[in-house]
Amino acid sequence: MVASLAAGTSSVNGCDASSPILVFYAAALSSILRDHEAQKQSASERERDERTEYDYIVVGGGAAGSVLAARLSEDPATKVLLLEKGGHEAPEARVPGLMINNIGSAMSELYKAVPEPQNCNGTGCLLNVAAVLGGGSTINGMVFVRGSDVDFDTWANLTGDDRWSYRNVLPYFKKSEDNLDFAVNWDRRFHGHGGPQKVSWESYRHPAMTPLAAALNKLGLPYRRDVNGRAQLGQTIAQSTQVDGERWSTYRSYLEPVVAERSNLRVETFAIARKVLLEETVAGLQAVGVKYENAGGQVIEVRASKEVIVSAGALNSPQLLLLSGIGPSKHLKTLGVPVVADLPVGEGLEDHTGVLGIRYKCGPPLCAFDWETRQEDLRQYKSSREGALAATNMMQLMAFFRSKLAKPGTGHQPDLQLLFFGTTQTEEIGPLCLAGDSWRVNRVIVGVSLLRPESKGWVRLNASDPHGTPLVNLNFFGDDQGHDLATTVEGLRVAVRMEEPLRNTGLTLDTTSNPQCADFPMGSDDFLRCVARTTTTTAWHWTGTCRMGRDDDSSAVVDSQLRVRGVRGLRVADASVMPTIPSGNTFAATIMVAEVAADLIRRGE
Ligand SMILES: Cc1cc2nc3c(=O)[nH]c(=O)nc-3n(C[C@H](O)[C@H](O)[C@H](O)COP(=O)(O)OP(=O)(O)OC[C@H]3O[C@@H](n4cnc5c(N)ncnc54)[C@H](O)[C@@H]3O)c2cc1C
Repeated sequence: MVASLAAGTSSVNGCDASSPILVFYAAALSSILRDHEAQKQSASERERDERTEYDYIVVGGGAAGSVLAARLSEDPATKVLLLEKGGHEAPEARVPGLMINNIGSAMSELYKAVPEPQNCNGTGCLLNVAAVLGGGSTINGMVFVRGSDVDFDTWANLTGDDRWSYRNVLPYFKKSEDNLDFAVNWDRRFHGHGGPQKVSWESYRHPAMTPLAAALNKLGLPYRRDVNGRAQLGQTIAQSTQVDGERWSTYRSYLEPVVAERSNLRVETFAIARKVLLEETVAGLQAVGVKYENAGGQVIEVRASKEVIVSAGALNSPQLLLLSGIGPSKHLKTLGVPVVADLPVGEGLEDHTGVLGIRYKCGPPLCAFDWETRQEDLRQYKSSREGALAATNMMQLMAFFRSKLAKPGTGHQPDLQLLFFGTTQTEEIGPLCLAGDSWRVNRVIVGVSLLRPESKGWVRLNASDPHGTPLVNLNFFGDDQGHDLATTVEGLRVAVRMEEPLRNTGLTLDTTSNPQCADFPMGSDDFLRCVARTTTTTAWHWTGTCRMGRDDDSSAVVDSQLRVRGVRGLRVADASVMPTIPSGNTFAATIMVAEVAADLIRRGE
């Protein structure tokens, strides 16, 4: 949900990444993060070691791909190649308070979804797609929420494979985790300590979080310390994939510590996979390698003696399969791509429909955004990695609850999430261009994320440029019954109801903030529907485009062991295989999927 926020902010200000103030911050922070540059160089050395045949080729070094490359190369006898479209993270990506600046940076690509009248103000949602080692985990909001146990039991039902039940995926969540907060990690039934992925609470709490949390409490959403433990409903301060004020992407957590010392692992950056190489063998169709374009523009073919694993994310994994002739035959034929396997690749896209809903004004002392305060933030972060720059604003605060429309029989699975985003309305603070300095703000947006959407979209090749940005139809609020819009309106109603308990706290409802909806009485159903339709945003939680399922499930692309149906030696392992979207932010579940996949592959299953 954050990128549209950033886009909205900068359009108000006319500020861009070359703003002198942003350049100043970036330079100051880069100088204190020089150690990371040294590590980067040693990683690059590894990249010079070139072969043309490997046991495994992993396409995409994102959240899942970094985990897979690290786990598969643990065996020194196994040769692994990781191909990543982007490069290494920028040093400032590690600074939580600069998270918004990742969006629109060289670490991501901007896609525009197909415009639809019922969402995103009719203009097509903007999607920032990671293109960097660590993928989404390098640029995301770092919120670490696994989802509900009901989600994974549903996966087991849908796939007919109990390995995806909550009971059986929990050990993989724990295996991946290095949970550093004793108040949570003491409970070893739910948490791991010593795994690669660092997780802890941000050290800084934005002052506005205190009245917001009290208001949620008064509205019947009590505090829950650990939403990744026994139960999820309630408000929480979520843990984050950072420690001591620095982000830990999956690349940094899993791969960076080992890449220099493993001669059996090669990480090639700025390498764009164009096609999975397939051959007809006596045993059937077999993936034998990958054709890719390297940083110099050369087209290279590499062979995989065992498997090709596609981990290019839920928008690009389907693109690569489609380019390889694996997909719906009707779609491929219209593009003139020879069909090798007729599968519903790209269908069933799910995301948490986001709405950047109701705004509250936030003045001093809760929200200070003057130049001196910012300078002090910078000094503090440089000296101790603490203070406002050590936090993603107030994004750790959130609430999970069930609406009146929640599906019966789904127990304690939430269908709505409330989130809080700070933003800056700069006409109030003068000509100084402060956009993008997202850790100091004067507005709080109470946003809604629809956790159990009925509407599904799709990803397809763009006929005019199949290798370019794929076509993405999010289909937000596109379900026939209107369930998604009605549920979202329920969430927005809670955001409006917060006005009463927030009175006299320094947070006041900004009645001017949704001018497109000014024809409707503030807070009415018509007003809230209008807010939902005009401030819609992706939550960046794309899943389900290569979903797993039973052998007789015509919507499944991969089986429950993540093997592409009808093609030997080819798996998909990333967020795209999820058969339904988890009821929480999707990164933790993606790591779990990659851990399960690595085990399956290593056991030869
Ligand atoms: C802005 C943003 C904010 C988010 N905030 C949160 C959050 O706070 N908490 C949370 O839980 N989740 C969050 N998410 C979602 C989370 O990051 C994703 O669910 C997760 O990263 C998905 O992992 P993946 O491995 O499927 O894909 P990715 O992490 O996107 O990795 C795919 C990788 O494949 C590479 N690639 C693509 N095509 C090719 C190709 N042809 N050849 C080679 N490489 C290729 C890409 O460069 C990328 O590195 C956010 C995502 C974004 C983008």
